[in-house]
Amino acid sequence: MRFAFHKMHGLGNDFVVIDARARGVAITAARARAIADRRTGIGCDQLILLEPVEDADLRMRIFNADGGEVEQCGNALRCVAQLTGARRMETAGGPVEAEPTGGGITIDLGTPRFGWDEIPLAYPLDTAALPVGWEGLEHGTAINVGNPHIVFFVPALDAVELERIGPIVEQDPLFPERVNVNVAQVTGPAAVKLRVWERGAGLTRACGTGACATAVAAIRRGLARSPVTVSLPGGELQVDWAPGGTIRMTGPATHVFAGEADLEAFG
Ligand SMILES: N[C@@H](CCC[C@H](N)C(=O)O)C(=O)O
Repeated sequence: MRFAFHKMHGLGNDFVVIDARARGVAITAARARAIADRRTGIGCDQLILLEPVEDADLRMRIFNADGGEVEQCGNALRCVAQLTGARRMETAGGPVEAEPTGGGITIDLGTPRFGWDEIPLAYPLDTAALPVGWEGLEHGTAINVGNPHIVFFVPALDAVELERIGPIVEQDPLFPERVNVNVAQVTGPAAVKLRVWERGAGLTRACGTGACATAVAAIRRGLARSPVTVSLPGGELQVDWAPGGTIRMTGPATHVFAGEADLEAFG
């Protein structure tokens, strides 16, 4: 069976988007991994599968490059909203609203959930901040914005060996479902620099949900005021949030090319 796809990216966080609303495309973990492979597949950080749903314009399913299906992806939401014109999307992480704005596409991710109860843990922790650390990454903030994140604020972001420490935190037995690891430096009253080791994808040029979790953590801890400009290796995102409210993230969405491929080529 042949399937059509779109290659898109949000600040270099890249996606293969398959619109399966009219005709189903069977994606397994093994197939997602094969399609995402940058040498033998099409290549992407996440495979995005669009399916029909009753109460929204579409359902967006997200597969990390390692094949794991996860709940939320901020950059892909902007790409899909731009590609399809969808304004209300359903994900495993909850419903999302989207609208085109001056800065690209704005998505509303709903309200963040704070604390270690909101992240799948191997054993319960009842403290506000994580009582353990990993090689200088300490006092992490746990935030769920549809998917699970840990945010560490550090004085010098470039000094952190995220490629080495990221997988250690992501795969710590404390996190049975693993976790996205955000390391951030506050660079101004409303500015944060961020690098993300993504669960199931590794270092990416940008992570939309990571930017949201980090901005919210910074605002909540009084380290920055809203709207926060989050600078990632791939560019900037704006995140707007006030305590008790929903998170609004604005940034670009880029269509690179469209193509077709044989599903059987991927297992
Ligand atoms: N790139 C994404 C997040 C993708 C999912 C994440 N790796 C997870 O496992 O939760 C974004 O832009 O938010």
